[in-house]
Amino acid sequence: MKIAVMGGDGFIGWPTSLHLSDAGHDVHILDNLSRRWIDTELGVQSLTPMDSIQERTRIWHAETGRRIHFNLIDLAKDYELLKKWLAENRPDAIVHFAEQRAAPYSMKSDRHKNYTVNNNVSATHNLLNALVELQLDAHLIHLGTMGVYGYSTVGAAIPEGYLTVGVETADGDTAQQEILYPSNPGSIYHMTKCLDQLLLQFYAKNDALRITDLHQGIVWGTHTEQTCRHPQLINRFDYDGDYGTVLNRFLIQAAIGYPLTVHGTGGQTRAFIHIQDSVRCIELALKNPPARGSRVEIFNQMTETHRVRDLAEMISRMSGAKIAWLPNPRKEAPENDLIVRNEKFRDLGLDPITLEAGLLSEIVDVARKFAYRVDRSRVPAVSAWTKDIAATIDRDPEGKRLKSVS
Ligand SMILES: O=c1ccn([C@@H]2O[C@H](COP(=O)(O)OP(=O)(O)O[C@H]3O[C@H](CS(=O)(=O)O)[C@@H](O)[C@H](O)[C@H]3O)[C@@H](O)[C@H]2O)c(=O)[nH]1
Repeated sequence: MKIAVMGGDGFIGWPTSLHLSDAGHDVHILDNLSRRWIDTELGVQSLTPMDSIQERTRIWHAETGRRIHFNLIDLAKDYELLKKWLAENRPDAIVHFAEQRAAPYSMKSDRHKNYTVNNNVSATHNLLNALVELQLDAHLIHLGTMGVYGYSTVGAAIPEGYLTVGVETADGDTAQQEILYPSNPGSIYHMTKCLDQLLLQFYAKNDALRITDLHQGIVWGTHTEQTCRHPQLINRFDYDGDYGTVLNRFLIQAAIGYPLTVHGTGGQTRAFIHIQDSVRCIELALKNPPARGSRVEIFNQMTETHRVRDLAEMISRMSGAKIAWLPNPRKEAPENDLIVRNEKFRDLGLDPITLEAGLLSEIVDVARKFAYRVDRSRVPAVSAWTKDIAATIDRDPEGKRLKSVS
């Protein structure tokens, strides 16, 4: 297949591009390189030394003889350029990662909220709009998030996207109706993914676009089979307070002797998946497109659930790291349970990498190896969900006063 990977320079986009190229597909990356600009804005860098996209694709070609093509295109801002590229290349499938994906970054200030909404919603809509205009029947795979469901306390398992509800009819009977699971986002970023869901639903219904939406959990790990093939193919690894996700942050904190930054009581239960499984799921979704005219196909792309404090305690036991119980910069339920249905990928053959089996090698291979590149001052999460919460975040986990909080 000819596959366009929108956002193919990012944390999941890059290993996905390599995985698909390795599987024999003709891969084309479209990316505006915004993650690299945001690193510059925040004054941080990936834990792993990361080359330019052009250099990465050159090395991939040298190693494998396969080409990955790179196109500098901003999906949100360059609609005409995007349309022209799609018209000329007519891909069979499109994987859409081209969105601002960090919840703390999306909550930093009014400017960051605007940026995240404008970027994410426009990117998704521009893509859908162009597919219809060009009568392009490409299978669109969108990277969504488990966070669209929210963390309700009713204790029922979260289905894969849709919920069948009983509604009372005018004559007093009960009729069954299938609805998108009610959205309940916990950040501006997660809210944009809820808005995306509606865009996808409309275009599948109105224009019979073939769309798969992957509701992905928190990704951990960094290597995949292909990123290990050469030092310059290495994936990025974010540890900072905005882009670092919880488990990867704990791993690097343990490696540098920094207290593990648990927010609140650490009672938040979340869904997780290893990066290697994430790229495998994308390939499985590509092989199983929905039929034209059917509803958006939704998968829960996660393999295990864990409570944040359990993760911290496990890593503390393994590494001797201390745990810092911090005021939570986010507005979220302090404790929640989480049961998630994920049979669809399991039925398609996914055999997941478990935390228990994969964790130790991650600490040794990545966190310790590159610990010298960490700037400790970028570790604290200082982006607060409300102005009231911001006032409570005045010290870093080592007890030093923070300069400013926004
Ligand atoms: O140092 C930290 C960092 C986070 N947390 C807590 O860990 C949980 C998860 O935070 P996270 O930053 O790992 O994940 P999140 O903000 O939800 O976002 C990440 O995970 C999402 C999947 S999910 O969480 O919605 O399932 C993806 O969509 C996003 O792109 C990705 O950045 C939260 O309760 C947070 O308060 C800590 O206790 N300490």
